[in-house]
Amino acid sequence: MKLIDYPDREILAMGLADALASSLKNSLMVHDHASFCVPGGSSPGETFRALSGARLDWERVHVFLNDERWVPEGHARSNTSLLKRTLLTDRAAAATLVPLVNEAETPEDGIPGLIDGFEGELPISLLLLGMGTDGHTASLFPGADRLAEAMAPDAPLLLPMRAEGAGEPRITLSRPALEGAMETHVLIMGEEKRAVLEKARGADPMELPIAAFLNDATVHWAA
Ligand SMILES: O=C1O[C@H](COP(=O)(O)O)[C@@H](O)[C@H](O)[C@H]1O
Repeated sequence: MKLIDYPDREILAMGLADALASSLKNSLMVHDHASFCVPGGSSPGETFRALSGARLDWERVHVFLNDERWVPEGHARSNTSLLKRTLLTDRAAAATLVPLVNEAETPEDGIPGLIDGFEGELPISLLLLGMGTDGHTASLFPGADRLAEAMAPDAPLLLPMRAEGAGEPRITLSRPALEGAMETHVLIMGEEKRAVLEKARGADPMELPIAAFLNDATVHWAA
């Protein structure tokens, strides 16, 4: 794991956006398109805004979320809405969004209608993960109902997930789908998450799921 400490959150957002833009450009030099898998939640907004103005061939970038809360688009907790507001604007409006939610009642009912959209998207070219203070990443929550299934080497690409700390039902990419990414970055902010990160190094991913992704990752942190 490589850890980059930034003096503040604004500089982190700019530095991480630069790193992501360079990685996408490199990927587009050798591939027809780049699959860019991103987190939702409260942390990535500023980075997304900084990245949305990057000069790169966004028409060849396919963007999808690590996970989604099963709420309608426009809901205050919708990761898709966050993405549309903050990343898929400016130059990045030309990117293609691969949906991770639809109008089905539950994630179980919705997955069959979403899975085809992911054809040709693996391996992920560039993965950005977030992390909660409980060590969850994507919607791989400690204690979640289908965590063992999602962490297994033969896990399907997409799974429904329910957990006490998750609020609403979720849909998430599985560990093998995320772990196969060509390049992985993790965005965390605040002292509490820094302490969780230290605890997660070498920890059991069933206890702290972020641990599964740290070995080859670059972690970007600011207080
Ligand atoms: O619920 C979620 O949480 C994590 C972490 O979010 P944050 O608000 O603590 O930054 C996020 O990575 C994930 O995509 C999201 O659905």
